[in-house]
Amino acid sequence: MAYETILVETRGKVGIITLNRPQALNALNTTVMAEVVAALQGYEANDAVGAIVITGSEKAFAAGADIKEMQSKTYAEVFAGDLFAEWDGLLRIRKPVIAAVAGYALGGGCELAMMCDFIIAGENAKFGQPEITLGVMPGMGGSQRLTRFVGKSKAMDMCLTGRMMDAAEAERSGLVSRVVPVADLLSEAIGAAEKIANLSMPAVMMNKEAVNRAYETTLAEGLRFERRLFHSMFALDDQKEGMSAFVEKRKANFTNR
Ligand SMILES: CC(C)(O)CC(=O)SCCNC(=O)CCNC(=O)[C@H](O)C(C)(C)COP(=O)(O)OP(=O)(O)OC[C@H]1O[C@@H](n2cnc3c(N)ncnc32)[C@H](O)[C@@H]1OP(=O)(O)O
Repeated sequence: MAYETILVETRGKVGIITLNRPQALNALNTTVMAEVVAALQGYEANDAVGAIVITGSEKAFAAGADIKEMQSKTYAEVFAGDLFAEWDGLLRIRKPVIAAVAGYALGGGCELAMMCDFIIAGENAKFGQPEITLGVMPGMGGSQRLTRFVGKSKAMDMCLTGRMMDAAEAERSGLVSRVVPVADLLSEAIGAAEKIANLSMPAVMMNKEAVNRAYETTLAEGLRFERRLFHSMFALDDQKEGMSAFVEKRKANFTNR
């Protein structure tokens, strides 16, 4: 499939989606949204791919939703068209998705990164929800996800002042899982994705589902869900293989069954 605003390549078992609108700092317009979701769905359906990386350029992961595209829209249009609902397609991807963020991840860019399963940041990354400076507020999940990641105080600070958080603060605050030199960002993210892609895919998906459930339910329900998923893993060949490989001091050969 030919894409206009993203580059898509597969390295081994890793799918890589690169946002590619350099002239607009990868601002997320309708085409980007449709293409990223379509590329993710393609990887989801491709048994040869076990994990996906979404990245941008050294200057910008994405500087937000496309302000020029949104500027003249009416309330009736954004409401009837359910503006940004298409991004929910990302949340239905069951394979792990890693955001590799260098440069600006602002507004929708920060929100897109937070929709991924985890974020690896380059040392120059800058995260922010500056929508308040445009007279609006986050609309792709920022007020909810950022608050869960960094807590109320920092989320309020960022949403109300529009200030940016650098990579070191983002790591301290729990927004990103690791910070690496910009030159190593993509290889670090691909390395993490490769590691995951070589594990048992059903076990990977169940781990992802269980961690995500922690954001949607009570502790008691989440613990019950985890226990039941854990029990169900004993129906997998991969559980037998993983544990046998440990006992026999050899590398596991998972078959995703
Ligand atoms: C999804 C929601 C609902 O949550 C809403 C949003 O995401 S709203 C958008 C939030 N993001 C922002 O407000 C950031 C806007 N951009 C900037 O503040 C600056 O561009 C910058 C600080 C990221 C970088 O500044 P600088 O290096 O000086 O580059 P610029 O000359 O400003 O930008 C280069 C080029 O890109 C265009 N651009 C940048 N961001 C966007 C955007 N979000 N939408 C559309 N276009 C964007 C900018 O206009 C420049 O293009 P030209 O005008 O020169 O053609």
